[in-house]
Amino acid sequence: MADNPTKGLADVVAASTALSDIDGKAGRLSYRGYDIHDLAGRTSFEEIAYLLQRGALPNRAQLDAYTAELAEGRSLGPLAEACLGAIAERQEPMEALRSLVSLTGADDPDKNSNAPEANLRKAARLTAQQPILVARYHAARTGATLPEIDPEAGIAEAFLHQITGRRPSQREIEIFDTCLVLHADHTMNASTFAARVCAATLSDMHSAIVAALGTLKGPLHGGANEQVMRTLEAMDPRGVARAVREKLARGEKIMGFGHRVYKTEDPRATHLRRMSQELAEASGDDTYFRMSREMEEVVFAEKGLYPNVDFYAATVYHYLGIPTDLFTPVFSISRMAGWTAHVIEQHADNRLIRPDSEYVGERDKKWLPIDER
Ligand SMILES: CC(=O)SCCNC(=O)CCNC(=O)[C@H](O)C(C)(C)COP(=O)(O)OP(=O)(O)OC[C@H]1O[C@@H](n2cnc3c(N)ncnc32)[C@H](O)[C@@H]1OP(=O)(O)O
Ligand SMILES: O=C([O-])CC(=O)C(=O)O
Repeated sequence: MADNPTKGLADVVAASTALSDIDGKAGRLSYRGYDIHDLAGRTSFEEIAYLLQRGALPNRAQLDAYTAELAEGRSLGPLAEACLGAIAERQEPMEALRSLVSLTGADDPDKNSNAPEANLRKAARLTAQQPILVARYHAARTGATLPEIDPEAGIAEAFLHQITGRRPSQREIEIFDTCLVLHADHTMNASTFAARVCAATLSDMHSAIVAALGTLKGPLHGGANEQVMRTLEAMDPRGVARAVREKLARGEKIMGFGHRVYKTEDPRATHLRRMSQELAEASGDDTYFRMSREMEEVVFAEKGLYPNVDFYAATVYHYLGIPTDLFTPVFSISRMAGWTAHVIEQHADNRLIRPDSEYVGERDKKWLPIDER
């Protein structure tokens, strides 16, 4: 039977959005009309979260007020606090985040409201809490004591400090902040779509984010960044080309390559490649960067595929000292800005999302009583 031409909803317009736009042929991405190349390295993640959730880039006073709101919104609430230790013992990072975000919802002061003002406050709290959840989870499973957050530190600096236990350099903070900016929103990607489907039933923001987290986890989506690092770690640095060709010959996918929308280089990968190279050179051991370059050349020569956002993000996070199994959680810290903005947008102009399906099963079967089957 021929595949349904819309299998995987390829090219189907499932929502209208003013948040981000992609030109897949030209390799362009913009957030609310700003080209990603103009934003990356120039705007902080907090400014981008504000832009997505509140509609415009903030001026200084607006950013100060938003930053204060984020600082106030960091506390997790008694239920998440009570369960954190047990969750860290029993659940993998993305599963733990799914549980913990659900639990923070129980103590959210706006939990019973989808009103626009309540959604804005919840969006800020979820954005502030996500890096704390990742850091607290990591500390709980390793037994580490988290350093106090410097009140002047932004999300990028505070997170790197808490995860690595050392004060990051100014350049490391800038690079990680740029990573957060680059991952913040991406039109109707699978996790954002999941969030919007949930929100469109008029369910609440925390439920939509739990749906998004479960969807980001998979290796065909956000989970690919962890798999890229695992692939690099498992390869002999002198046998990269052969290993890639063997994988392809076995019909395996190479994680971090290919994209549903980009038919050319993902503009985010351009920045991430550059930052990976810079960190690799500064580290004194650029093996993983050189291996990545070789993988890129072989995959392009064999399949004509370009790296996606997850490919060079992996080595950037590695060189920044982030544990490999926290790469996808780091993606969620950034994408929280986009997911919450999409929930706000969905609730503001809602219609239930309910596509059709093509029935391919049997018809007109005769029912038999159980003992005759
Ligand atoms: C943040 C993000 O979500 S970015 C994406 C992260 N995911 C990955 O990196 C996982 C690897 N990549 C992939 O699996 C895919 O490229 C996806 C999921 C990103 C896009 O999927 P789709 O648009 O459905 O493309 P699909 O999987 O149908 O691939 C089309 C063809 O290219 C091949 N292909 C696509 N990606 C890859 C890859 N990474 N390695 C090898 N072959 C690939 C497929 O095997 C298929 O070949 P065929 O037509 O001979 O069967
Ligand atoms: O858009 C997609 O399908 C996947 C992606 O790159 C993202 O979510 O950032």
